Amino acid sequence: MSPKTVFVTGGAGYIGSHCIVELLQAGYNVVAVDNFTNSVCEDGEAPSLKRVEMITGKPVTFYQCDLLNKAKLREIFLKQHIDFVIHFAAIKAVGESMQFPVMYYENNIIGTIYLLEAMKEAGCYQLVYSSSCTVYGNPQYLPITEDHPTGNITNVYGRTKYFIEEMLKDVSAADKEWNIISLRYFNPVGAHPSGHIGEDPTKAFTNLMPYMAQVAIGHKDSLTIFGGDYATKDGTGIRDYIHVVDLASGHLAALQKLSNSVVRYKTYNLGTGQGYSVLELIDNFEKATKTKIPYKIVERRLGDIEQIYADVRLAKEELKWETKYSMKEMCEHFWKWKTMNPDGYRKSSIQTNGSGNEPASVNGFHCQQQILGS
Ligand SMILES: O=c1ccn([C@@H]2O[C@H](COP(=O)(O)OP(=O)(O)O[C@H]3O[C@H](CO)[C@H](O)[C@H](O)[C@H]3O)[C@@H](O)[C@H]2O)c(=O)[nH]1
Repeated sequence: MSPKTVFVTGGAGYIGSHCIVELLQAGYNVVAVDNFTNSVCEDGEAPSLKRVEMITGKPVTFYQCDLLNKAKLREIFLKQHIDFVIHFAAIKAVGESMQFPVMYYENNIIGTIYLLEAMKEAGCYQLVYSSSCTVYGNPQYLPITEDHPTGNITNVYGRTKYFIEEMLKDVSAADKEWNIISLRYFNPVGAHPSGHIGEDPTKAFTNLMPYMAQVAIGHKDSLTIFGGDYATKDGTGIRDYIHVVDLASGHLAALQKLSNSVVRYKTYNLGTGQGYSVLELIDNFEKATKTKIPYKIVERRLGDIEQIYADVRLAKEELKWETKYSMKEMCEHFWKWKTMNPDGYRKSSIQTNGSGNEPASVNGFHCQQQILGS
């Protein structure tokens, strides 16, 4: 059987690039698009994807394309034979979404609509959507199951995820050709164990682990903990942190499920099922990386929930998927990426780690950046 082709939106980003490694290693062909809104672009190419090619020894077909560019998207679908789509592309900063709601609704929702149209036109109906536990709002019970009520959300970014889930449900109800899985991510952290790819947003670092690593490496003086008075074991917020490679493997499990069965529309939590407080994360990070993270506790951050962690039984049972990386590995791998690449993907930042497994040939690899119409 010839290998299946997966179209990955937001492929140059943090989760997208890790997912592409897993896809290539599992034998899929990958066609990726990204508009570089929140990922590094060098000379029109994606350094993250060059590293993906280096890790896997396999090529990625890449287009710089915004999902709002309906004509280009359509052209790609007509040119490539796509079997599955994994849709990561979205803007995701909670604070920014409150300031620029129209930009968030346009980018996330209209972009998804154009994607669905291009898919339908090309006769591709198999979709894995990158959703978030944010759709649950403030949990009514824990651990949270997929049938927990959704929609009671306090920020615009979260509402875009929720509205898209609702839209996908409607689309699949209206036309039985569609086979769609929404994966609700908890808090992705860590990096590829090789240290060659990791998180390198072009927008400000606001998530906990990247910020902590900035402090550990000396780019920031101290960490600010938002709230020490929550009704949790130590007063700080609790989240379900999941290794990004485990998250990526969840997408392969979802593709498998789509290939083997008529799903129509289904949602799954992707987390570990275990909650860690901010102080526990700091403690684990310090131990795993032998660093010190000075911190100060301030007021709660507007819009933050107290605690959330997943019930992951459904994904285990139906997707046959389990996490395999520990909290220690999440911290170690993130730190390896950070110390090997203190300035992320920028060329000047490439460091060696003395392991003999350095990304020395990174700049020798070229994603097949596709120019349409040529
Ligand atoms: O500098 C920081 C950053 C975070 N935190 C705390 O660390 C925890 C995790 O915060 P993150 O910003 O890393 O992640 P969130 O849980 O706020 O947000 C994540 O989960 C959300 C769903 O709950 C959305 O999906 C969002 O996009 C995703 O980043 C929270 O208790 C937060 O208050 C700090 O104390 N200091």
